[in-house]
Amino acid sequence: MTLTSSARAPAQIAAPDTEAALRLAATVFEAAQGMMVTDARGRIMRVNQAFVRITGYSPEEVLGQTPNLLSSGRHVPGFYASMWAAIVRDGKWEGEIWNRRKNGEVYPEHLSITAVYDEDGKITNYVASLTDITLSKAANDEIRSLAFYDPLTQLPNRRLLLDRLRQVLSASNHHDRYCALMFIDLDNFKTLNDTLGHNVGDQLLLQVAERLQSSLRKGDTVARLGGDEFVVLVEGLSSGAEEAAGEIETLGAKILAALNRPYELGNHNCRSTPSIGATLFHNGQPPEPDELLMQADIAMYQAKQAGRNGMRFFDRQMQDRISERAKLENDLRHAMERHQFALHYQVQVDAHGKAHGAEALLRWRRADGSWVPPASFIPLAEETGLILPIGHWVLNAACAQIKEWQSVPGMEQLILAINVSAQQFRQPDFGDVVRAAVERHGIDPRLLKLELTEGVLLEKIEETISCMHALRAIGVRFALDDFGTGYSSLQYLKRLPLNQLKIDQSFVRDLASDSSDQVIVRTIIAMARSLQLDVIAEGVETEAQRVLLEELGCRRYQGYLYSRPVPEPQLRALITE
Ligand SMILES: Nc1nc2c(ncn2[C@@H]2O[C@H](COP(=O)(O)O[C@H]3[C@@H](O)[C@H](n4cnc5c(=O)[nH]c(N)nc54)O[C@@H]3COP(=O)(O)O)[C@@H](O)[C@H]2O)c(=O)[nH]1
Repeated sequence: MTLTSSARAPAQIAAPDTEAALRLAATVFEAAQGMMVTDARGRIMRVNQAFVRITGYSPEEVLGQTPNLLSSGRHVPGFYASMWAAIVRDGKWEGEIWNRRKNGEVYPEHLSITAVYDEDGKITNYVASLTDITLSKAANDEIRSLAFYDPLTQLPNRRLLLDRLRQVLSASNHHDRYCALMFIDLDNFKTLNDTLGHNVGDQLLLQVAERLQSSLRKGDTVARLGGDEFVVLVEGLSSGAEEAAGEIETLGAKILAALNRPYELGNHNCRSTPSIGATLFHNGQPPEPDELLMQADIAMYQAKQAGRNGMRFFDRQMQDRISERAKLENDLRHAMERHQFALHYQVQVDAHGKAHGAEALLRWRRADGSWVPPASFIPLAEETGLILPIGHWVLNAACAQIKEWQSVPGMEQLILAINVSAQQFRQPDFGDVVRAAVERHGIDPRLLKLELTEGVLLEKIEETISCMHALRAIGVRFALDDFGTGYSSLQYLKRLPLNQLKIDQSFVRDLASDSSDQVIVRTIIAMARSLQLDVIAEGVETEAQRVLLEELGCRRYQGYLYSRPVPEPQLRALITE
């Protein structure tokens, strides 16, 4: 702003020495900004048209007055004192200020005040230039609102929440007090949204936001991360972990009760429940905001797993388990292409101790050489769907092995059993996949036995039976694994084209000492007989168990008594030597 830029030199407006300079000053004075010149005592001497436009006052109304008549009353008491202190000290001040127009409207303006000095360095005037920033401020506010607030609920969004969390974490006061982050997710929100429409969904979110706000104290923050996810930041809890946890339990119960109340959403009366995860932390302490959010999220997930409509606290062991699982899953995804899977074989023998078959058991050797037990990765493979490609690999590797044994004397008739997970079996093309594998490897299907668990029978029983029949028709055998631990109904068992029942090892383990296990095993064997099925006992570790099993009528055995699962060369040596 040219008129006010050179504060210490006597300004041209105060002492123009030529007519041209006067014209120039007058032109510049009628600039787009409002201009106001006062004397050294602050009395207004001159204003321009822009000033009149902005403030609504005519020159006659303000000349001789002080700029106080523009005061909005919005600023704290020390504001004007420090502004004048800066002018006296530096000869100028610049900043944003709230002023009041003649019509009473308070508006924001950018103000620049410069002192004008005479040759002796005495202040003769003050020149102020003012710009109405109502519009740019509104635009700024709009941008700020979009950047930091959720447009639907007007609650702070993730960015603002993380910002506040960062402030809390770096705060040096109240070190001893706990804070908490609560992650709140609405159960079944998606269903409500999909069935009643997004408008109804939005109304629910608005009411949830209101109920959350009214459940909290004034200083607490409630934010919406998006969708049906809300986060509450609570500060100033007790300094003891247990007391703080108790306070959050109470708050959690209050939130649960508030959000469980019925909702009136237009014409609909609805119910909605939340799952809440909470994590406690001290301010002035790591971890990072993102990590805290993740902890609360993990705890919320646990609340969902535990049946929803409840609250769970985060604990570190849980996080370690989750991180370990994530690593395992990642490694498992690459295990096949890295050729880390292998089949080990456990022999199955008849009453004379002669090998009549083997079970192929999957083994995973990680890059560091460690073996991962199937009990650790098969459930994960099932959860992630990886069991499908893995199961496919097992089927093909087993068929290839059967083919290879056709040229090994003593092993040609060996029946090889593989485990088939329920998910794998339920694939609509499972029958075709097995048939294709058998054909590709050119093996006798009667040498392949598929071990199914009772879980396969829980769903789509008609499809299961027809798929089994189709495979039985070409000679493939079936065994029902872990028999006795599931819920097989005798009615279904009668309809399944099974070859064999496999007595679960849990009944074999204590057979000698547990009379109820003896009753169970006797019953399974009787049932198998009545269904004309073969029976094999797994987990046979001692001769005493074998003898008892024989007395109870079982003629086929598998277990450490004969061999542990071993790589193929060892099985070959066991059978052929
Ligand atoms: N879907 C698939 N599941 C598979 C596959 N390979 C294995 N599995 C399943 O993983 C579970 C654990 O298997 P594993 O650690 O290999 O344990 C087997 C035997 O080693 C063990 N066993 C055998 N004899 C004894 C014994 O005398 N004592 C004793 N304590 N354990 C013994 O039992 C497991 C055999 O289980 P089963 O299949 O029920 O016959 C297990 O559930 C496997 O099914 C795969 O390729 N696909």
